[in-house]
Amino acid sequence: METLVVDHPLVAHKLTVLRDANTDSPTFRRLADELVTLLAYEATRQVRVSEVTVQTPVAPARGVRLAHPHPLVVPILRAGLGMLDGMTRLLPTAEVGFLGMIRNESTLMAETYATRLPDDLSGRQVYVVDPMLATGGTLAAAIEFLFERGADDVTALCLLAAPEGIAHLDQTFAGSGKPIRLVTAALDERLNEHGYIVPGLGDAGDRLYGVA
Ligand SMILES: O=P(O)(O)OC[C@H]1O[C@H](OP(=O)(O)OP(=O)(O)O)[C@H](O)[C@@H]1O
Ligand SMILES: O=c1cc[nH]c(=O)[nH]1
Ligand SMILES: [Mg+2]
Repeated sequence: METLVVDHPLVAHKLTVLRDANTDSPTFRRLADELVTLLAYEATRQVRVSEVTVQTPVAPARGVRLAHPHPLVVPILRAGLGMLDGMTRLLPTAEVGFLGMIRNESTLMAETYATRLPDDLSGRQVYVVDPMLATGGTLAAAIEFLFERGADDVTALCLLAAPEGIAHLDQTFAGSGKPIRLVTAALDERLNEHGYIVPGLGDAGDRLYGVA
């Protein structure tokens, strides 16, 4: 898997405030939104475009527009919803599909409780958004779902990633022959005994939306 850790002082600054346990939910939501916009700028470098010519007030100008079919953005509920607006601000014509997944905190296995995706994803570029890549179980299950529907090009945007999660995705999709990219604001040290990212930022869903 191609992994890009976005190295930029503004990303590092916003992430530091996001990590701080004293940061309240409204500030956390705003920072997650701002961060995803910065990550999306990098994550969409390979978005497909087609050439067009427009008429300026002066002369014809050659340029590009997003190619059809337009990209699909898939937030993984619940925490991924905190990254959706930032993505669609950059990709306003993207379609949006939804995956509802929750990690069982005893087994650390991902369970799927909702799916709302187009039936046929062949030829689509898909951007999956979820703030946390911990064991990788959730993202691996999400990508398998997208591949089953025909997706052949998947980019995941995560605010934080753990080495264990990246290794899990590498193992799971080693022979798939399909491109998978990960764009993240930081690669943290490790997981703790509860499967939480260290130093991490705690439970992203709870910090965005409260304890459910
Ligand atoms: O890599 P993993 O070990 O699978 O863990 C990561 C998952 O855990 C969090 O979601 P959570 O299950 O807490 O659901 P929530 O978004 O509803 O809070 C996070 O947003 C990821 O989806
Ligand atoms: O550190 C972690 C791990 C999984 N899910 C979270 O929200 N945080
Ligand atoms: Mg959670």
